[in-house]
Amino acid sequence: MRNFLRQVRISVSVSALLALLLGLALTALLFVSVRGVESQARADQFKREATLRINAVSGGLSDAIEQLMVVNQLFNTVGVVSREQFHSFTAPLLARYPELQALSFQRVVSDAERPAYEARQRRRVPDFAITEFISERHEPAQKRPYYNVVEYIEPVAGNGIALGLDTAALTTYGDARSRSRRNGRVTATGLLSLVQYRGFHTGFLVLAPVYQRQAAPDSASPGQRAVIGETAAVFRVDHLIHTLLDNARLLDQPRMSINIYAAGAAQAAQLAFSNGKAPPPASSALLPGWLLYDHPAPVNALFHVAQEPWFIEVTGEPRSIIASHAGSWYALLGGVFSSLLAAGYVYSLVSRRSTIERVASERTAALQFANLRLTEDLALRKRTEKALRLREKVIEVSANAVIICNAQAPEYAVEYVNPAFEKLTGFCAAEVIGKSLKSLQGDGHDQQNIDEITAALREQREGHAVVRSFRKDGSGYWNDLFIAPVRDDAGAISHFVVAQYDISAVMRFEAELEYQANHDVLTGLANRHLLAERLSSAIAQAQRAGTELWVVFVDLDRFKFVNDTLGHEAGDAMLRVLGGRIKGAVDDGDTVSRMGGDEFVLVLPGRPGDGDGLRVLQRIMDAVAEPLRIQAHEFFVTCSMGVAVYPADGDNADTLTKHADIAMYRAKEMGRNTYQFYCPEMNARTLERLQIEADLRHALERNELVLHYQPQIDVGSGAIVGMEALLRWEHPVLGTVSPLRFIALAEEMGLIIPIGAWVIRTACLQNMAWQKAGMAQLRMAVNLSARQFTGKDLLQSVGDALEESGLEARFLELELTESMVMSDVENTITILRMLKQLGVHLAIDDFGTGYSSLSYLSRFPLDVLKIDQSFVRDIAVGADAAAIVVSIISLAHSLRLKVIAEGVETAAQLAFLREHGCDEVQGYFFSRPVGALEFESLMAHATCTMD
Ligand SMILES: Nc1nc2c(ncn2[C@@H]2O[C@H](COP(=O)(O)O[C@H]3[C@@H](O)[C@H](n4cnc5c(=O)[nH]c(N)nc54)O[C@@H]3COP(=O)(O)O)[C@@H](O)[C@H]2O)c(=O)[nH]1
Repeated sequence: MRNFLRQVRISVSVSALLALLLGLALTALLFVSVRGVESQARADQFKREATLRINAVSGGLSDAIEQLMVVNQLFNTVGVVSREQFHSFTAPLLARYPELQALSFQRVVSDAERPAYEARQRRRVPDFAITEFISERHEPAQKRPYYNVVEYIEPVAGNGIALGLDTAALTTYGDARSRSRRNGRVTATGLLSLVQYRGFHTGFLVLAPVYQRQAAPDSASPGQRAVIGETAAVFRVDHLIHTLLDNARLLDQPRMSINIYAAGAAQAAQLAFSNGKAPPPASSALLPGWLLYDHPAPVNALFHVAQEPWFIEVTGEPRSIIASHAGSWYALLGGVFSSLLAAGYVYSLVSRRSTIERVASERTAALQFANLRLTEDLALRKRTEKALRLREKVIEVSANAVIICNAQAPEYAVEYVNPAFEKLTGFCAAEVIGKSLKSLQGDGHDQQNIDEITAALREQREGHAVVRSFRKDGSGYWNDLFIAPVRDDAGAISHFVVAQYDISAVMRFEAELEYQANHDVLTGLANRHLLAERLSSAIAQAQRAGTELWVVFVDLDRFKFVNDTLGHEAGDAMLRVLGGRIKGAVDDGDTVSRMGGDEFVLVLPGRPGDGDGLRVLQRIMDAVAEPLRIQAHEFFVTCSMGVAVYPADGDNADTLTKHADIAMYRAKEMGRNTYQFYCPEMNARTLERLQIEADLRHALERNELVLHYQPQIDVGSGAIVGMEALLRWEHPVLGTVSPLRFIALAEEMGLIIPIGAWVIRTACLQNMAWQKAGMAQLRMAVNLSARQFTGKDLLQSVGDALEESGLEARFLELELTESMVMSDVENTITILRMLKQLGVHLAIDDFGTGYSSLSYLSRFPLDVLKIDQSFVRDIAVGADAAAIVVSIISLAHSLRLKVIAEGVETAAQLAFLREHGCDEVQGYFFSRPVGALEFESLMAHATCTMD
């Protein structure tokens, strides 16, 4: 609106301005036109006035010269004119033309006639003589052939000085005399200084020849006729012209200047008359002259005075246009005033129009606005309708069931159900519309949460509940039910909208999550979390009841073997089966949980005495010991159990579990497949284990690790051909600690990598030292642990050890277990090949205890198979073991592998092995593993008896 008003104001101002400019332009045009007319009128007037003056001057001069002609006519008619006659004739003429200075007769006198002539004239004029002016003085004329003597001159007063003057001597006559005589006409001289006024006044003479009468036939040309003299009229030129103009009253014009030249052009030297001031410069510093002054063009004219050209210039004085152009000024002022009036009128007119337009446009805008509002209202209504339709459609296509029922209690009759409801429940709309809302929930089912919905309906408010609902076919689903009142336009609750969400899947998922959070995924038994809950609850209950509570820690024996040999899948299968068996062995109300690995913790609450509890333990052992078939292999697994009793062995879950664990270890130490009840002494052993853990970290840096060496003997020659390096820990408190007690621990703690590297390096250095010392060149076997074998540093540490020691690689043999090489065959092949490229020997240790695929075995780049000492031990007592040993020897040889039997303790064992082609033997029968010095001594006295 503000813009609009501003535009209106601008258009009004522009219109008024245009009107003003147009008016001013017309005014200027009018002003210029009027001024042009005025200027022209003034120019015309000036021209007229100038012409008047020119005519007055030229006419006056002609009249004056006419007088000379009259006098001349006298002489030419009368012939001899006496002085008196001349006087009387010229007197009236001079009276009538006072502007005539003088009229004279000049006679031609020859020098011969001079004396007579002068004498004759003295008779009438006593001092008469022919004279001339010499140096401003009147002197007798010098002798010349002819003289032109002023004989008569009238009026004498003022002019008498000229009587007798020889005008022939005057140069000022110029050639006027000769021209006059030649053409016989009145001829004027140029301007000359009049002697009468001693040169103070300028004048001119007009000469007319006087001819000898009798000798002058009229037919003769003037030049041929005899001249006796001239009549002359003397004019004081300024006086003459002034008189002419004054008489005509033409000198009262002060703004006009008149310059008359006795020549054909404006020559300053011939200025005969001048009147009036010269015009001022018609310009100003700021404005051009034409704008300020009216400057009439000078009027010039050329006229003849007695045959001589005269020039007259009449110049008008520039007049200020303010003075000279009243009309144009009136026109200008009037025009400006009119323009202003017109502009004002236009302004008011346009303003009015603008106001009208503004009002009109405001009203139009208001109308448009109203129209817009109307359009918007319509659009809004359309949008609302569209939105309603959209919502209807949304409800129609909604994946969630929607019911609309009226708010009339107690029926709350259903008025609408959407297709999702039909799909969810199996009821079609026609089956439920008009029915009570309650009927949709069915009867006879557990509806404890429905009370919230019933209350919401009763109290006419929103409600929400998760209820169990039932389909038409009777199947149930979890229903997340929302109910909300719907108000009509008057604000009264007319309906309820019920939204149903089938959250069965969510409920299942939640149940699943809860299950997973509390159960072991592999076995389905309770996990640590649920165990903690159950145990705490059982302790609290036992505390309240004052009863005992058993916590049993179960660990499977030889599970690691199965897991390592058959792989994790087989291990998992075993755990699942055994977990189920344990679960089946306990009573309802007992808790069986899996802690991870092959460890299970049981909570047996309310056991009144040893009897019942011990029976449960036995049932568990029996169940676990049942033969187990996995991947076509039959296993016989046992378990070791530790029992902690509440409240005697602890009053909280952690203590009881820990003590049960300690007791389980004790059972293991007792030879496995048994159970042990916790007793406080067991803590000491556990503490020792913890101590070992702590000290092991520093064993290497404290140089507490040493290698013992056990010789390997060639069965054929009885010579020591190799040795096995076996690790020992010289513990400062515990003494020599067996690797059986700390290797597994070192694996768990990750210390096996640096410890293993140390073993390889030390073994290589020792072997090389011995070789350098001159001992026989022997093969040094070194045990690798599983973690060491798969570790990325193995090749490096082997290579470094060989390089550092300088030992040839063929004198180093690396022992791997079956389980190590079989767990990941392809990776094993890669590692073995790289080791083989170094040149070392590779042996499979403890062969026969695990599961080896022959096809894989043939792919491994091996050198040696070591028969496990358990088979060697039983050679003499069990046919199976002997058969196994024979098979292994045969197998190894078929694979072109050397066979070493370890754990040989008796001659019988040696004999058996020799009989069946075993290549090398190792065992207490020959030597226990011994320190380096002892081994040197052993070598020095080596005389092995093979019998
Ligand atoms: N990863 C590593 N493992 C090692 C290392 N040093 C040893 N070990 C392994 O520890 C296990 C126990 O070894 P150890 O207590 O040294 O027992 C060895 C021999 O002393 C023992 N042996 C030898 N001869 C006899 C015998 O006639 N009777 C009998 N009862 N025992 C005997 O056998 C063990 C040798 O076993 P093996 O390696 O299978 O040849 C053991 O598994 C070692 O491997 C090490 O540095 N790293």
